[in-house]
Amino acid sequence: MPKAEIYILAGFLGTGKTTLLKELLTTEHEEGRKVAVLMNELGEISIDSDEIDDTVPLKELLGGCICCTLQDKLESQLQEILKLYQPDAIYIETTGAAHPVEVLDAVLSPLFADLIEMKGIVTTVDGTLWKERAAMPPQIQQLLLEQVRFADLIVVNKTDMLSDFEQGKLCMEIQSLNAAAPCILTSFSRIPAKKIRNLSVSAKEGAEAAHVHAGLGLSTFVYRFSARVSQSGFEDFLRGLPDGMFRIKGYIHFSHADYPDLFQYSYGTTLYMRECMNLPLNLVFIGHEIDWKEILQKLEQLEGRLPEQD
Ligand SMILES: Nc1nc2c(ncn2[C@@H]2O[C@H](COP(=O)(O)OP(=O)(O)OP(=O)(O)O)[C@@H](O)[C@H]2O)c(=O)[nH]1
Repeated sequence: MPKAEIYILAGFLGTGKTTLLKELLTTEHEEGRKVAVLMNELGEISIDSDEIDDTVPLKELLGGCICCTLQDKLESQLQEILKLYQPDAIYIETTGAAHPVEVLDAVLSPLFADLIEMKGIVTTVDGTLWKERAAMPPQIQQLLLEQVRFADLIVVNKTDMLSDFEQGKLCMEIQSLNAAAPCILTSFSRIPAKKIRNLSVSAKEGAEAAHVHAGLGLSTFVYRFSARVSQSGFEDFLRGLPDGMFRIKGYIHFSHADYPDLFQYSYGTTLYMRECMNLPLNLVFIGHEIDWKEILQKLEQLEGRLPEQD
């Protein structure tokens, strides 16, 4: 079964995410692809959902942010979308307050990580707001920077309200923060569809692709264990992790245990919780500038598929 492509639409409040989503859905319809939308809103009522065509399967996550309070709900809704509609693509519109790393983390559930292909984070930037950002509280300024820094594609929007000089300056500032992501200057979120289709943050074909992309911002990798492994060997593996590894989560079956453990790793802290049934042994990784080929090799060694290196 082909994997469902996942696109995350990030960007601060009012920057043009819904406008972009509508543009993208129009193109998807013209191309006859099956798509679904997951809309996250901080408030209890979604205004943006009303703007989406009734024919598009849409799930709402209201009253919080998927990167903090609504993680479990997100998981069940994504699973339902995958099961009911088997879409070619799922667009997730985040709240303006969402942090890109946390959103990736929330979306990549080890339960269905092998059914989806994470295509990337598209961040919309409001050119007029960006110009004035120094007047905003420091936490908001930081969030705006991180949304740009970890994007795979940056849509600098509302250029109709900026002079040519301001557009040039803005573009240079954005590129100095994230030189790897293409930056498109536009108004009303109009972007060529192929720009978004070409995205890829997932490691494909045994981590080769991600290896090539190392250095292009955040990337993700899913490893599926086919055997039990030694816990001490796994802990050795953790001790050798590179600095840019932000997050690992998933199920791992240790040689001494009856059932797998749910394993969580977050910025160096680890947690194990024994499960009481068998679960897919997927381990999901999220990192920055990681050589996934090396990680793959180490995990294969751990499983005893390859001889240990001295
Ligand atoms: N002038 C101008 N207005 C724009 C442009 N793009 C979007 N808008 C308007 O800006 C407002 C916010 O756009 P949305 O697409 O709803 O932004 P959003 O990021 O989804 O907003 P939230 O869901 O509140 O975070 C709407 O009134 C849009 O019509 C643009 O390029 N130029």
